[in-house]
Amino acid sequence: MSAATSTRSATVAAEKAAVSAAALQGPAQTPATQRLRLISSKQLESHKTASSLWVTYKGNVYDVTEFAPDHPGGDDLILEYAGKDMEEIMDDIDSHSHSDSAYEILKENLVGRLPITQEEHAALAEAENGGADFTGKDDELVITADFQPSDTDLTSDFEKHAFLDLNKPLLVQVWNGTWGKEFYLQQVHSPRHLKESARLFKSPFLEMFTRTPWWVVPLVWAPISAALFQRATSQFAANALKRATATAAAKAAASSAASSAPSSSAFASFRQLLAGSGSAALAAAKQAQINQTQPEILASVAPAALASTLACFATGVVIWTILEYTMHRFLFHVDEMLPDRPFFLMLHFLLHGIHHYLPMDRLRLVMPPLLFAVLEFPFTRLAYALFPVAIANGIISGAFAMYVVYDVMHYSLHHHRLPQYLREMKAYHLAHHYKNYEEGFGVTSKIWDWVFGTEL
Ligand code: HEM
Repeated sequence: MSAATSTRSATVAAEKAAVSAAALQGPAQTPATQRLRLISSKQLESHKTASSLWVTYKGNVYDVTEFAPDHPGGDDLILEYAGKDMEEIMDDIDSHSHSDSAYEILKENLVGRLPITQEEHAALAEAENGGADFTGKDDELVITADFQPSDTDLTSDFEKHAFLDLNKPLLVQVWNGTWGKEFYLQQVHSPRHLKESARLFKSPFLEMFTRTPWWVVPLVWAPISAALFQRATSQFAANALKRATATAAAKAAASSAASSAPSSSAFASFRQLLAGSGSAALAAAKQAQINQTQPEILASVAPAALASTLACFATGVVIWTILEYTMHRFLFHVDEMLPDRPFFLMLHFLLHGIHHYLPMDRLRLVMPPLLFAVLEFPFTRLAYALFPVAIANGIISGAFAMYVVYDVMHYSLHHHRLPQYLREMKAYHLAHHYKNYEEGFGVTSKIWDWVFGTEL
């Protein structure tokens, strides 16, 4: 190859590299509009091994863990740059003139960007130290029942944290978010406060389903609980009535048998033959005796049925308190086991994340009926599978009634001035939001936090 040809091909290669590299945007000059997860140098440091390998290029951070073993030049070349900037070597045509597909691979593995402005550096440092804005975890914070958070400045919040723009529908932003789980959890547990309810969807129709005023909960679930209570009571009464009627019938049969005591079976057959309708008369006599005792039976089964239903109802109330704790701790705060995928982050956000992100949003404080219907379904099925229907109905009635108490109380803890016990629970619950979201899961009481060692 002549010198001229090699110079020309080197120039062409250099231009190609420049074009390919240009396809990869470095950090934008307006960081707030480029919604990329901010990554600190400390975070970068923790991804420098073959099992978690991050590199940077033009200020962006790429996770090349999966690609490295397939690198045509060998994984050792990439490992050398673990946690470091590769701009020089990637674009160095003397080392290797990387094709467009090399830059494409980088693009597919983008995880975030390094901070540029002083504010971004400061925000990251604050986040790492659990600083002032990040009140979701702040041991120093003193929470009283009069705690009143101040409103968030929407524009500067977005500029500073590059998380969600509260001026725009939130759900699509969570879905498109390029930040990872760690950053999402940190941000979502840092409460923001708006005057109005935040918007989840652009479509007013969809938006309607995401807003639930507190009174919807008693309106929907209290009648269902009452109907189940009534049904359990009548089922208990019907069962008791059946048993008592059977006993009365047995007694009636025994007494009529004694009065007509046949001396021999041949004699009985002869009497019945003479009477013609002997068996019908016997049945009528039996029924008359049962009817005579019916009001007595009813009077005795009604209080017993009520007592049985009340016992099941009380069991349901206790079961709800356990469910309240376990669902809050292990489902709503499934944080550690949550897969680091947009779909799961979005589910987390819908289920409970939004409540921690905007804890005072009045229309996102109680569960929409549809959500509760989905959550309760497996538990009520289980109750019907395990217990006779009357017992199951009584238990479910108690659990639903306590759920209504829980959700209305939850709303009040956030928004009302309350009497003594509730004031204490208010400070306790707000501490779960603003002090340590990994403890204090009980809302109606601290009992299960105390039992399982998560008391705040
Ligand atoms: C994570 C960043 C990297 C990516 C995504 C990447 C990607 C690729 C790809 C796709 C190829 C195949 C040929 C091509 O398409 O250009 C390649 C080849 C090569 N790369 Fe990289 N590369 C990276 C980092 C590096 C580094 C840091 C070096 C260090 C010098 C390097 C050196 C080479 C060499 C020498 C070849 C040619 C191998 C051969 O054909 O025998 N690469 N790279």
